Amino acid sequence: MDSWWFANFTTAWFILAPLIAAYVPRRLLKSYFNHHVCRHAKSLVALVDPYVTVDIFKRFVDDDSISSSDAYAEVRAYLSAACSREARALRAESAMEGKGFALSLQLGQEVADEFRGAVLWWSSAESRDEAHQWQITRRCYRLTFHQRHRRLVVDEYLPHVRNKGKEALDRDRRRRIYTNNIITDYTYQDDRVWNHIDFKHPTTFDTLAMDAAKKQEIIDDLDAFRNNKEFYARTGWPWKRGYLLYGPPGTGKSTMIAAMANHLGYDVYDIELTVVRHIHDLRKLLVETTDKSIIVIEDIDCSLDLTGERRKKKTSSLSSPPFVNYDPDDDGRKRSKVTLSGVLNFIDGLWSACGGERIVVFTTNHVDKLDQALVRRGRMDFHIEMSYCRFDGFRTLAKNYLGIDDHPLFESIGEMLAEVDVAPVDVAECIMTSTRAGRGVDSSLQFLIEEVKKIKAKADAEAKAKAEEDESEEEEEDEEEEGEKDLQLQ
Ligand SMILES: Nc1ncnc2c1ncn2[C@@H]1O[C@H](COP(=O)(O)OP(=O)(O)OP(=O)(O)O)[C@@H](O)[C@H]1O
Ligand SMILES: [Mg+2]
Repeated sequence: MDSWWFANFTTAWFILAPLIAAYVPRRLLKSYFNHHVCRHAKSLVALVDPYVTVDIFKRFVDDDSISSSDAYAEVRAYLSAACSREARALRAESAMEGKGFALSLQLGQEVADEFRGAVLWWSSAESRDEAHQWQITRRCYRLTFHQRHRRLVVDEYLPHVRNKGKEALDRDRRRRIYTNNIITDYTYQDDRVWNHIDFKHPTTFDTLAMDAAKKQEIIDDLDAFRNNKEFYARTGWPWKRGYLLYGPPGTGKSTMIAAMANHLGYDVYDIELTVVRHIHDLRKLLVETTDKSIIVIEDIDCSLDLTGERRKKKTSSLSSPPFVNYDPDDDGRKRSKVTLSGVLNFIDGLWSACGGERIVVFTTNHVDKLDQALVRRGRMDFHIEMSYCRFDGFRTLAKNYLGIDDHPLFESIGEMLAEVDVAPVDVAECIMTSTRAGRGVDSSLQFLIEEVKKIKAKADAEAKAKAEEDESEEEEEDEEEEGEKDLQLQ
């Protein structure tokens, strides 16, 4: 009986198998195979090797760059402490001033970490990056863990690593000032769009000469911005704030930016608009900025109108020395196509919401020339007038340069400065000139009084000349009008 069944079954199978092969679509067979057979094979492999790996690749371009999404840098910062305890071959890079070295793993080295009772291993490796367009081999940090910790790692451990890494980066980072590179048609996807040097500007709000109440208002505003992360998250506003600094030359606009950066501990991105040729280049620049940064466009009125005089003059006291100034017309290349609407998008469009904690600062000497659309509240939230040196400002400068808080001559200098428009840079120059010449405090202040008198005399003479000119113009106009009337009467 058994053999009868066996014979029938084998015969049926021989008849059915070619029919199945012929009529059941290959795709269906393949998916059946993948689904059932491979799954069981994978379970078998998992029994033999139950460990899972995750590779976190290094950014392609710039070893040091810390972009807002640089997971590699965050992992490196996170592992720095563990490295110093365990690994045997380390790499040391200079950390923040006075903080020794930041340690990282040499290639092939491994350290263990523990999280909620689970042990995980980090190693420095090289691997093929399948996601990259050329699938190149890149350095990465490889995390290895038992598959039973998969959920713990994905849901809790990796976010924990990134948060701790971010905190460590913020704590240890050297602050930088960036200026934009020229982006040309030959700039490749991974070329750096920013150049940087360490930011070591000595100015603080204590050394900034301006009206004391106004200064305090600005400090409070900055603090409120920094401490109100929840407010911005709750209301859905991008966590950014715009400041417009305006005033005559030498009144401390660039100096104010340095004081802001030092107060908040932010990086500075100084955008030279005259070398930005297209609006998409501006977007690229913004995408490459980090959180906790001040994005600066100086002399905005002249930057948009590329024929402005100050384009030639532009040597920002914050960033000029290390970078070559590029004049788009020098070599006959195309002019910038950056428009007002482009800059407006840049400030408050989609792109400005691509990160958090950014301050945008525009400076100008001619606030009246600016388009109202550019400076309306919401774009430029806080308008700050940097004006001529009055008594408060003078006292700060006297403290900075002469180390004095009070002096019998202060009163008369205060009265003079209330009447004469002298830029802080001129007051600072006067005091520095006399201290360099070895004069004492008394004679330095006396020298300043003489200089202010000269400035006043010059200003008076100019005002008088202008009044006379206006008067004679009026007289000419009157005479012309009378002449025309006479002609009409004849
Ligand atoms: N308010 C100020 N407090 C302290 N120092 C100042 C102040 N204003 C000017 N100075 C001094 O004068 C120098 C030039 O000032 P700064 O470059 O900040 O002026 P600015 O307003 O940016 O001028 P510009 O409109 O020409 O760019 C500074 O390096 C600083 O030493
Ligand atoms: Mg300036």
